Amino acid sequence: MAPEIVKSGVDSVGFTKTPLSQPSRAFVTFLAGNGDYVKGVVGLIKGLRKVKSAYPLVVAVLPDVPEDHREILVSQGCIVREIEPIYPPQNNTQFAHAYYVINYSKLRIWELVEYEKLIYLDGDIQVFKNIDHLFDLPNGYFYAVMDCFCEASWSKTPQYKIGYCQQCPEKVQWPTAELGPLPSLYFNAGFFVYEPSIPTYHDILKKLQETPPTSFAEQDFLNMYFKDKFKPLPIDYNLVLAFLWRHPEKVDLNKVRVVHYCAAGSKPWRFTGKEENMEREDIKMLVKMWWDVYNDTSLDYNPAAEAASGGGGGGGGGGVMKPVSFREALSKAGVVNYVTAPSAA
Ligand SMILES: O=c1ccn([C@@H]2O[C@H](COP(=O)(O)OP(=O)(O)O)[C@@H](O)[C@H]2O)c(=O)[nH]1
Ligand SMILES: OC[C@H]1O[C@H](O[C@@H]2[C@@H](O)[C@H](O)[C@@H](O)[C@H](O)[C@@H]2O)[C@H](O)[C@@H](O)[C@H]1O
Ligand SMILES: [Mn+2]
Repeated sequence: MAPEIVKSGVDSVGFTKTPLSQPSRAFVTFLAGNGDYVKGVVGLIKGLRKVKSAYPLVVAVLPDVPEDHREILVSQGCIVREIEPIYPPQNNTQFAHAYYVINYSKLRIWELVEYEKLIYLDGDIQVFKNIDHLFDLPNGYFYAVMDCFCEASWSKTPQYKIGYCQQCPEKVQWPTAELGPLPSLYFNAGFFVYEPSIPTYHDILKKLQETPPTSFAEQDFLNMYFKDKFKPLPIDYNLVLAFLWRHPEKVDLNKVRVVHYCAAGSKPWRFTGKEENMEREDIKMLVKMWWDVYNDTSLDYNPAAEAASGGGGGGGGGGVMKPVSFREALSKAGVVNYVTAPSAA
């Protein structure tokens, strides 16, 4: 059965400034190493500011992130929090990319309980339309966007070997006799809406040590862990770039809110245009859009301006805003067929 996806046609969520205190909410990303991903995070905070998000950006940094990179992030209004690395149990797994082993450290974000609700975004993501309304989705679920299995990075997986992708399940019949039951819906772990919790955090750490690592590292683990709570969001909330050539019929770039630069060669800050598909006009346009935000000095953090405007605007915001709730916003937008996706059993 095709997954019922949480419908959203909201172009912008009405805001009314009220003196009421708001549940503490924030965006959070993850930064490791002394390389160039820090540029991704600077682009992200400036993008959130450009779409006038009302919530700050927390950056969970590993100890190997140098002081000068941390200072850049603070100067851009980020909240920098150091986390300790997390390593999976020892075994000779071949990850799809060797560096994926550091991505398990992302799991520390379940410890950020000073916030009631968080949206996690990879550092190679850009937000081009406001997504604050996602914070109003019903609690108790794990919201993310379904991934695609068609890229070569999946070549070690059974689904890739038989040409199966959950985005087009009718294309190849899943061979239950040979491979067992159809796999549960699978999300991309570069973007998700979640609620931090210490009991969940401790249970994640415990279960992680009992789970043999697999190709997609913490993404595979999170899919296993949240299998029964995962509710799919439209791909507008996390456009994995490979969809442009793997599932173009599912992409309407006018509606896309969040772009995930995860295709090989697509990281804007190191873009050469030489890798496969990087010569595409839509890719070059999306990379230019990322650079336009990154280079826009009017989007640099300006504490005085933020204080004068009552906060908001991402990164150091935290202004007192009462967003219209997601359901209200949907009905305001005339989206009547709002259905909650069935839990991905
Ligand atoms: O050297 C690195 C590699 C990864 N990351 C962080 O880990 C996330 C996941 O890695 P990546 O986005 O490269 O994976 P992909 O989505 O491309 O598979 C990145 O977005 C960054 O937030 C990082 O900070 N430094
Ligand atoms: O550590 C595993 C990573 O797995 C995911 O990336 C994949 C996935 O998107 C595949 O579908 C693509 O084919 C591939 O290129 C891309 O790297 C997450 O984006 C990332 O945050 C992280 O969890
Ligand atoms: Mn990514």
